[in-house]
Amino acid sequence: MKITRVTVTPIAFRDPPLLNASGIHEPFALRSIIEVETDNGYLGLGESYGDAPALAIQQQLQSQLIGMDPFNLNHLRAVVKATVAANKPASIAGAELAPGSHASKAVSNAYSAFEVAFLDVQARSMNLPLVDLLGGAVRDRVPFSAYLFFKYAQHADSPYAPDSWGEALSEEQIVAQARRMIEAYGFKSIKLKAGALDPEHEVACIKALKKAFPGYPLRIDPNGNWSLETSIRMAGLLGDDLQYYEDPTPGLEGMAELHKRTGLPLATNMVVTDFDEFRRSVALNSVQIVLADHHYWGGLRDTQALAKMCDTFGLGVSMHSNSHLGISLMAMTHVAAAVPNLDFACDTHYPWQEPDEEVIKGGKLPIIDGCVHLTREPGLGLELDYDQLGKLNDQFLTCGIRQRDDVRQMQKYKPEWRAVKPRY
Ligand SMILES: O=C([O-])[C@@H](O)[C@@H](O)[C@H](O)[C@@H](O)C(=O)[O-]
Ligand SMILES: [Mg+2]
Repeated sequence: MKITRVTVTPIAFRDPPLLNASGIHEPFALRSIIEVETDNGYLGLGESYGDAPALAIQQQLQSQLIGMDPFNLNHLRAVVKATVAANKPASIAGAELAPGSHASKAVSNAYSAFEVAFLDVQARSMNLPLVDLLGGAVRDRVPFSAYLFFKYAQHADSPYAPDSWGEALSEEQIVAQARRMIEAYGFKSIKLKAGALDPEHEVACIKALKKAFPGYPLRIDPNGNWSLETSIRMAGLLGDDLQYYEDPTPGLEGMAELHKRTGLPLATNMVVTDFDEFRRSVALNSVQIVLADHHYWGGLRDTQALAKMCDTFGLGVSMHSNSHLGISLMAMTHVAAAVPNLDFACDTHYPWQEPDEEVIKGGKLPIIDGCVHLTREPGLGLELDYDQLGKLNDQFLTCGIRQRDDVRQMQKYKPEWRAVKPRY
């Protein structure tokens, strides 16, 4: 089997005005959709970052993968490494919350983008679901968590009609957001994206969620926007309300000190983002749970390697998410189904994406009882809807955004806003 066509299509889809530690989401999120076709007619799919530097590498790789054997992943990795080395990708300002788009992750994120598509082709050629190439499913459905955000009712620049979720700034509005999300998707645990408003208010929202949803595991994620002192003070207020405390304070040392002082289980997708940071984190006992993400950990197989390392060192594993569509969700689902020690429901931004903006046939994937279900369809089990792909590619071409920048977007609401870390 030989690869005869590789196509990388950048897309943009509507994203609500969600608040975070850096600022606020722009009106459109960027992704890339990857197609890898073989001489015997198989088509594999992938989804990755659509920010300019990541996209430039992916587009450079398109022609270099022609003629390659989709089973030869070592060859793929070597070609990706050589291409990245020759291109020296620029760092992305303002993209700290999209860790996969850091220049230092260029090899692992470009490799991952194509590895998923190569594995999809491999599995389709054997008429097997992709998970079977990862050692087989240890579960037939993967649990995800309700992912709540503080948000404004509409974007500053109003490029389209406001989303249906409305404003969420108060305790009552956050509880209402959780209720709607849980009713629609059946989630069994709740994560609150924090680091955006006053920490005491964010903790009060956790208390309100605890009261409204007794027994639901709760997490708060300030994305490193709280100082060590603030994180310790908030830990005191939170008591044992949390399942885990996600990235409250910056740095491996800061997280280690926080764990020493509070004993709370700490999770991260910010201080452990590659195997070198993993090693240093183990030495310092910085975190107890690692949130994997195949997009920047180097694909599905390396995510399994990470999970194995977590098992070896007694750490918990779950998964991180940025704004994404169904191909990424299905890739996450296949790998999560093949990780025996997946200890917690994974994150997903998927409910925040609009129902008319999916690139796969059949529209948005269902989340039932909080889970994405695997099927026995070959590969990822997905087909592209080319009309939708064209529509979202047109949107990419006209939206004017080429690199995520939540700081710049917040300056449209608050001109004095600056990137400061930690802010509280
Ligand atoms: O999209 C956001 O605002 C999130 O803050 C995202 O960028 C983070 O990477 C992520 O969701 C997280 O768990 O830190
Ligand atoms: Mg996080």
